Amino acid sequence: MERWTLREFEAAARERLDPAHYDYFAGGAGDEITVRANEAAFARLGLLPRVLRGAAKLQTGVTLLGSRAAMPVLVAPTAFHRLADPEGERATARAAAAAETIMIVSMASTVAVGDVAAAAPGAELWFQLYLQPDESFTETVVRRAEAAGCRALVVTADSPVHGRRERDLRNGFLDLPEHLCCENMRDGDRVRPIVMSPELSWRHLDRLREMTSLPIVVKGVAHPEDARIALDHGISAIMVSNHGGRQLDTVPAAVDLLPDIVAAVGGAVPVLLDGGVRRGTDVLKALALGAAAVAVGRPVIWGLAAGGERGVASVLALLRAEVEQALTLCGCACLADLDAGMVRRPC
Ligand SMILES: Cc1cc2nc3c(=O)[nH]c(=O)nc-3n(C[C@H](O)[C@H](O)[C@H](O)COP(=O)(O)O)c2cc1C
Ligand SMILES: O=C(O)C(=O)c1ccccc1
Repeated sequence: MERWTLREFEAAARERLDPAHYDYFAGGAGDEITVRANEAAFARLGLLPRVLRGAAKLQTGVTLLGSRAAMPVLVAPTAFHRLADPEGERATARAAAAAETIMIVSMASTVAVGDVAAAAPGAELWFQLYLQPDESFTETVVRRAEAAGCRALVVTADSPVHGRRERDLRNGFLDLPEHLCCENMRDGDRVRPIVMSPELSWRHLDRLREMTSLPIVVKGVAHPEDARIALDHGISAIMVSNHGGRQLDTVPAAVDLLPDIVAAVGGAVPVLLDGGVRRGTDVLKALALGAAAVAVGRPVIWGLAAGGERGVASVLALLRAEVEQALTLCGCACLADLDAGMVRRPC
């Protein structure tokens, strides 16, 4: 069956997934106010197209920290892909490679990052990291990501503890089934838990900076002051994110956080965004407001659950086609033609 929108992929995924797993992927923290706000905020923004600008051949590629992507839509790091498809992150990475975009592999992947890379030759991979209080184990994982050929490290900073996911509590979904584990966390005979620690600080990030020459992206920045502090610590990009509404509930929508962070960063490093991107027009709004690119989390999971590698490829192709059409309708030939004057709030 042909699917025309991301919403249809979600419906197909919901039919196929174990209901507790669907809830894990779809849900968020508390009352899920932020989950809903992320999508609703995009819907509230209007786009003002420009006309008769003689836009020539369309160009949608971006280069981020030396990695090339054919479109400004990346695969956000999400955990546990093997709950959605037996090939798991291997399938996602192959689809990302076919779409010529960057996949950010989660530290909580159910296929080891080295095996993800081996399964998808030509894929541009970045690696998402939760800094561990045991810094020597953080280093072990960083070396695994480097050995796999990952080109950047994305440090998730919005998780000093796990968010309170009430759907998971209700469903009793607390851990992966027996046959799956977080493969990157293997340590000899055991698999370590991913530790979330409120004691982590910028000092830990400084030590990561000394540990590796890979560019570091800080993910989960909401406050403009934190964006400024991040610049002082030599980071290479900032990712505006509220973790898809899965950590602190009632954080404003990601796209509503964006303008103040773009202003605080002042062009010093690229600003990325995730949360609620479901349409090509959402991508354009974020870019017009100053994002260098966006990432999608749940839509990739829905593609994977609905149709494995082909499902993810379809989701990414759909987004790309929507970006191209919306860009043309806006009178733009390239992403740089977008500017904040083309976004009106609220519509
Ligand atoms: C099921 C699921 C698992 C996630 N796992 C991770 C993770 O392991 N690491 C991380 O930094 N973010 C994780 N995230 C957050 C995503 O990277 C991203 O911020 C969020 O999904 C973006 O919102 P969207 O789903 O509306 O696109 C996860 C999100 C979901 C939905
Ligand atoms: O579910 C999540 O959002 C997430 O970030 C996570 C973190 C650690 C382990 C599993 C999932």
